[in-house]
Amino acid sequence: MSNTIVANDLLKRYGDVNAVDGVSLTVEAGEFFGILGPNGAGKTTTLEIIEGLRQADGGEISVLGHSPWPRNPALLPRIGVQLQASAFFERLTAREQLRTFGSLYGVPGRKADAMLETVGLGDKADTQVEKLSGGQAQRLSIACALVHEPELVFLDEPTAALDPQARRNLWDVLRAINTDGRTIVLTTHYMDEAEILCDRVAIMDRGRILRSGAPAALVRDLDAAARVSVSSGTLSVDEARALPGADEVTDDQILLTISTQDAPNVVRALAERGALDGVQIKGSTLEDVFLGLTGREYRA
Ligand SMILES: Nc1ncnc2c1ncn2[C@@H]1O[C@H](COP(=O)(O)OP(=O)(O)OP(=O)(O)O)[C@@H](O)[C@H]1O
Repeated sequence: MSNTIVANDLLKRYGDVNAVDGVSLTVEAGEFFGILGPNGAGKTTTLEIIEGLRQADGGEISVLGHSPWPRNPALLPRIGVQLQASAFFERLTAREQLRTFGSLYGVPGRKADAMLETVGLGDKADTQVEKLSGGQAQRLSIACALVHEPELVFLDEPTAALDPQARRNLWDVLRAINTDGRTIVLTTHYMDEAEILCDRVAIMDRGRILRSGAPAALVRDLDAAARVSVSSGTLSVDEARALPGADEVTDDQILLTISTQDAPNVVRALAERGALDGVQIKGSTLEDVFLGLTGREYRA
């Protein structure tokens, strides 16, 4: 596989803030790559540097074999950019909006209309952009980033502020675009989104990439505890602590939760005591990886 993006030691400072503080990453052709981190981590600034919208204070960056800065017209037809705040032409319908965007790249109208179908907005073609819901507007802005069929797509928090159903619908659209052979780079502060969509993620915090890799590999490397919960009152905290394989035990009056490196053993012991009421087993997630890396709970 060839590298679509290679970034080396990127730096960006705003006054006292090291917004991007030595970021290095590579993205391969066809990958779905996520930059994941809490608000203010530096995700947008990193993305803007890669897109060629912002000049880095230091470091090297190559996108599709070119330098994106100073603004590189050769790159523009090959990349699609969806920004956090999308601006539409006023009072155009969804179809007119997308056709207008497409025409900037010489895309025929019928191709633009087909893209409207791809993002699930076929039935909103004649609706003015001001009258679209948040999720529909988000999908239209993604369609605008895709209409010229770029090989590399950047999406900055594409599902922020969407309800759970709209997020899932958009995930389906993004997966289809990636399966189509396009490279996608997405920023998100949703751990579950990164875990579900991305081939690889870079976990970012305070301007730095703490770890990158496939979500499952990051979780596996953490070697973190699983959590086995039963309904509170099923057994006492002391009884739970005495179970083979139990590490820490907490009881919040709703659930009694046992952390363990050996969930099967704990569940077996609970079963032998007939104490499986309301049992739930949770493995570790990227949230645990973040906690392990920073010592802080993840707060999006
Ligand atoms: N134009 C700017 N001028 C000054 N400071 C900025 C500017 N843009 C970003 N920052 C600061 O740089 C840091 C990183 O911001 P950035 O927007 O890249 O983070 P982010 O991870 O994308 O956050 P969010 O998820 O909230 O969008 C923050 O502390 C932010 O306040």
